[in-house]
Amino acid sequence: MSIEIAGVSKRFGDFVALDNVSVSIPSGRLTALLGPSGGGKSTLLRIIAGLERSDSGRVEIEGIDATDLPPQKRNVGFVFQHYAAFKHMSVRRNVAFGLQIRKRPKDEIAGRVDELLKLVHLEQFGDRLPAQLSGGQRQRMALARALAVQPTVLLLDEPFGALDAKVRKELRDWLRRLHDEVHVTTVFVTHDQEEALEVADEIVVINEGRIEQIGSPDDLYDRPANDFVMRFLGPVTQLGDQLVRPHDLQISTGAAGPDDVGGRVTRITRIGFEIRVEVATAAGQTVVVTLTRNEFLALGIDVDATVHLRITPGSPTTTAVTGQPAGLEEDLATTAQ
Ligand SMILES: Nc1ncnc2c1ncn2[C@@H]1O[C@H](COP(=O)(O)OP(=O)(O)OP(=O)(O)O)[C@@H](O)[C@H]1O
Repeated sequence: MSIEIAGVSKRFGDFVALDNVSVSIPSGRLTALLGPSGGGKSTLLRIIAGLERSDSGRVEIEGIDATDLPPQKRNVGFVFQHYAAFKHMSVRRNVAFGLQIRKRPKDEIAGRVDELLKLVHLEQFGDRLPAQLSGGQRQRMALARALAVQPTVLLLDEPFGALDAKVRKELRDWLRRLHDEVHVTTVFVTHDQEEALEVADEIVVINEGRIEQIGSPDDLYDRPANDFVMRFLGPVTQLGDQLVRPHDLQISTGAAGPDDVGGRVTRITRIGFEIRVEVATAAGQTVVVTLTRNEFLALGIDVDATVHLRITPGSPTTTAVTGQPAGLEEDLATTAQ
C-alpha cells in the first residue's frame, strides 16, 4: 500500500469534517475521492499533502510515518483547480522550477523538461507565458510541474473543475492515458461520479466526513453498499421499498408474474436515444423506467396503458431509507451540480 490513513479525524470548530477515516490507497493506481460538496474530500487530500494537520490518526506514505512531516518532506506533487503558475515565467521555466530549487544540473533539467512537455503534449508551447495558454493547457502544465520532481504520490484536487464540459472530458481521457504511461500513485478529488467511474481504478466514496464505500468502479456500480452510494452514482427510482436504476426495470403488458407491481402509464418522454416512462402504481408511487427506443416500440404502450413492473433479476438494488422517496429529477439535479 502506498498511502495508509488510519483513524484520521478533523474538526473545524464544532464542525466534524472527517470522522475517524481509515483507508489504504494502493501503489501505482489512480484513486478517486468521490462525494458531494462539503463531504470532506479536500480536507482528506490536504491532510495527505501535509497542508492540513489532522486532530488524531496517522498518515503513512510509502511505509514512512508522515503524520508530522511538513509538505516539502513528503515527496508529493499537487495540482489544484485554480493552479497558481508563475505568471512572468515561461511554461518551460514553470515546469523546471522544482528542479532548479533542488539545484539539479542544467542539462539534466533541460532534458527532463523536454520529456515532461512531450508527456503533457505541450512541446510547442514551452516558450509561452501561462496567460497565453488555454485553461486545459494550463492544467497540463501544472501536471508537468508536479511530476517534474518525481513525486511518489500525485494529489489532484478537482484539477479539471474550472474547465468547460468538453475540455474536462478530453483531459479526463488524457489523465487516464498519462497515468497508464507514468504509473505514479495518484489520488484525485472529484464530485463528478461519471469522472470517477470513467477514470479511476479505485473509488473512495466520502460523505459527511465518513467513508461510505471503497471499491472499483464495477464494485460501486454493481454492488452499492447502501442507499447513499446507489443514489450518488446516478439516477434511481423507487419501487416498493427498493431503490433501483430506471434502466433495470422491465415493463410488461401481458399476464402479471407473482412479484410484479401493477400500474398505469402517466407520462412518456423521449430523451435522446432513451424513452422515459412514468408509471403510477396502486400504492401511489410514481416509478420511472427508461427503455431503449426498440424496447418501447415492441411494447406498443401509450399513456393510460395498464402495465406491470418488475426489477430485472440480478440488478443492483438497495433498500430505501424511509422518509426519503427517490425522485429522479432530484437525483439528476444533485449529480449535475
Ligand atoms: N479551514 C476551514 N475552516 C473551517 N471549515 C472548513 C475549513 N476547511 C474546510 N472546512 C469545512 O469542512 C467541510 C469539508 O470541506 P472539504 O473542502 O473537505 O469538502 P469537499 O468534500 O472537498 O467539498 P468541495 O468539493 O466543496 O471542496 C466543509 O463543510 C467546509 O466548509
